[in-house]
Amino acid sequence: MTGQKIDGIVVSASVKERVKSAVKELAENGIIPCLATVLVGDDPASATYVRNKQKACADVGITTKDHKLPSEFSQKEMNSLVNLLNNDDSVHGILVQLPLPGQLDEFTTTSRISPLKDVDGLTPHNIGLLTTGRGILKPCTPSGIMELFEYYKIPLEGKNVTIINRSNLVGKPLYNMMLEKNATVTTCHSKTRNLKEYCLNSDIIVTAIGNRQKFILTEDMVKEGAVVIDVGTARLDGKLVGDVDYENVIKKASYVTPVPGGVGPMTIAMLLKNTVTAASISKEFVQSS
Ligand SMILES: Nc1nc(=O)c2c([nH]1)NC[C@@H]1CN(c3ccc(C(=O)N[C@@H](CCC(=O)O)C(=O)O)cc3)C=[N+]21
Repeated sequence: MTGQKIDGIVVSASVKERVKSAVKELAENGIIPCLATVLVGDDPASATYVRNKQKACADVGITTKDHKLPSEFSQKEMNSLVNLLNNDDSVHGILVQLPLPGQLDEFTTTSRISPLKDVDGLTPHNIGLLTTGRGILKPCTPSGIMELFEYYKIPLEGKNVTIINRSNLVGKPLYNMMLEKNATVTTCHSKTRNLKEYCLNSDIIVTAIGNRQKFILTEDMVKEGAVVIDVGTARLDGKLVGDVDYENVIKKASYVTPVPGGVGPMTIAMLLKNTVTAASISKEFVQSS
């Protein structure tokens, strides 16, 4: 029996529909949700991601303010820009595209963002809320993964989950979200011994490496009937590929996300959702409603 594709395009479309109606409701209260995007430098991949995010905003009626900065933008200048956006009542969400060039520290930068405008869920405040099960603005990629589990009605309670990633943007927040759903979660990384054993013991595997030279999740690492979520993105001969040997793994798994068309579109959909949430908890909204 072959497994089922988890379709991130279908699920992200349904999230976007919900966001669209929420935007309409906000408009009735005089609020047009606005996302400020901050892009430093001229990496073409980052520029494309930001453009895709802006386009998705336009699709659902969220406005964007585009901030493109030169690659030598200083930390001091960045701090002033974040302050400015924090104090601008017409801006509801702030997205600083990562990675940042070397002279800019990611934590210094993201931790300055007002927790109420932190649509990536990266500030200490929002990380703290998430780890105590009270998260409101949560990182987009893990939220998107949780949305896929909900849509396909895949239960998490009591399941063994292996997450191959320990980043602040993906692995750590996903660990907390899945723990909240009563899964037994293991985080694996480059120093983990016997990764294959963890994978074979798992009902659910989430992989986010993005380097095919270093790692490919092959079917011999997957238990019969397991659910496999592929967050990896890499270019192979100009083509976008994930971490998973999809064609072979799907023969053994119950569900697999493809790349492209899996987690990627969900990440963008959840950014839209977070921006609407941020607009709903903004000072102007609280005052006008
Ligand atoms: N502050 C910040 N927040 C982020 O959420 C963030 C970031 N920085 N830096 C980079 C990563 C990467 N990321 C993706 C978003 C969408 C797709 C996506 O839509 N992918 C499409 C394909 C796109 C293509 O063809 O290139 C898909 O998988 O179907 C991928 C990757 C968000 N990130």
